[in-house]
Amino acid sequence: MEPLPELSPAIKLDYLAEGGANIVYRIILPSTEEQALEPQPSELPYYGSSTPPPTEIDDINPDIDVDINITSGKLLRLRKNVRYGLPYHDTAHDFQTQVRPLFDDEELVDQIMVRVPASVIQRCNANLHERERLRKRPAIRCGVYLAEDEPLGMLVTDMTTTTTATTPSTTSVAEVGHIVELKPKWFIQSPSAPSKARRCRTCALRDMKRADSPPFNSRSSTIAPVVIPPGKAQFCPLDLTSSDKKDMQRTIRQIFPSLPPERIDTIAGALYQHPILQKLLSLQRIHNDVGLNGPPSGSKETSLSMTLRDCSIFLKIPSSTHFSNVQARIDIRLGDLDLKSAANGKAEYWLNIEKRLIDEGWYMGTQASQAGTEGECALSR
Ligand SMILES: O=P(O)(O)O[C@@H]1[C@@H](OP(=O)(O)O)[C@H](OP(=O)(O)O)[C@H](O)[C@H](OP(=O)(O)O)[C@H]1OP(=O)(O)O
Ligand SMILES: Nc1ncnc2c1ncn2[C@@H]1O[C@H](COP(=O)(O)OP(=O)(O)OP(=O)(O)O)[C@@H](O)[C@H]1O
Repeated sequence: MEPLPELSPAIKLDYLAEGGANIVYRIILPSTEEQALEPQPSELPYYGSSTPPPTEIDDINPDIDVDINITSGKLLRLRKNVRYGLPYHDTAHDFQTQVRPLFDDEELVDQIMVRVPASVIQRCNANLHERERLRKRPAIRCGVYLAEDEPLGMLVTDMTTTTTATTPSTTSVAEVGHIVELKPKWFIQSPSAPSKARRCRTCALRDMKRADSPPFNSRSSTIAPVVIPPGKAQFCPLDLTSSDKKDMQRTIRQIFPSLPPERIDTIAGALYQHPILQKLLSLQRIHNDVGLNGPPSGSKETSLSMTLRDCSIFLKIPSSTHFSNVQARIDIRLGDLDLKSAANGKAEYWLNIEKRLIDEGWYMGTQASQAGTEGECALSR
């Protein structure tokens, strides 16, 4: 096996966004530095609460000697120190052996492993503390930092608005447009849900989590309209694979309520019956060892099934001023397909969720708080 490329300790990074388990950074090459410091014309509100605007990491030597052929058009994804996290070495192995074979190259956000000097991680962590002090980190992500014992990082296809085409001598902005990201979640009902369920797995769990969380549980017996936390849009995944285009349009409007109608149409038109959604649907059908019907808890098959139900779909939309047929040029890829680990209590957590959804009536929509969400799920219409 070839040795992995190593990033320079002097690499300059720019915090872009984070999820529960990873943080994603822009890589600033000397010639792109000026441009990268400017907020890009992305649809930032669409990222939700976990994606504040880019901010520079200070105090880094700009003497960059990273291989720009490797980092060009890529973001750097680094692992957080979280309970369910696996070392990237295992994540990369699982991805290559179990996830990648399921997809074609153009369907996926690519992943390349690189070595990351410990000093880079330490600097990023210092910057995260500083961001917290300045309230520039999403509140729900505070207190968790990068794993300092993780020697690897992941270069992932940059799906953000501006792709920089970089050659050793020149840098140019190749394309400016918009990025849209959404989590499609469960396209099919859980195999252990009651047969007459009025909520799919995603809608049932959303109702349950909402009632569990403080702002909602105090009024769980009312049918008052519910306030949706940013980034947790209320939509039914079954509508994303519906044969009725109107379902797709309504769903995209629900996910991105502040978008102008023409952009809703563009996104809905691009996604409607898109082969990637159909592929994900059929993969979820094949890998359906979930709910109470899964194999023994902790099996790799359940991990794959759950991974296919928690990935993200990215749409990179070119600017309409540059291209006449925008829809045809939208790049749609799946990301965040790291194989989940069922270890450290996760398998039990999944089982427990399913038991609660069944036993407490969330699938049937019989909880008092669910009166307010009737009609949201395709199964309740
Ligand atoms: O439990 P779910 O279905 O709500 O999904 C969790 C996600 O919540 P969301 O659907 O985005 O509200 C959750 O997303 P957030 O961190 O809440 O943005 C994670 O993706 C979590 O997976 P992991 O523990 O990081 O491996 C996800 O957990 P699992 O897919 O492992 O159950
Ligand atoms: N390839 C990409 N191009 C553009 N933005 C990206 C890319 N990958 C991730 N991001 C941004 O970074 C955020 C966090 O990344 P990622 O999904 O890898 O985190 P995570 O911790 O694995 O998420 P989760 O909470 O779902 O487990 C994403 O929500 C997205 O906004």
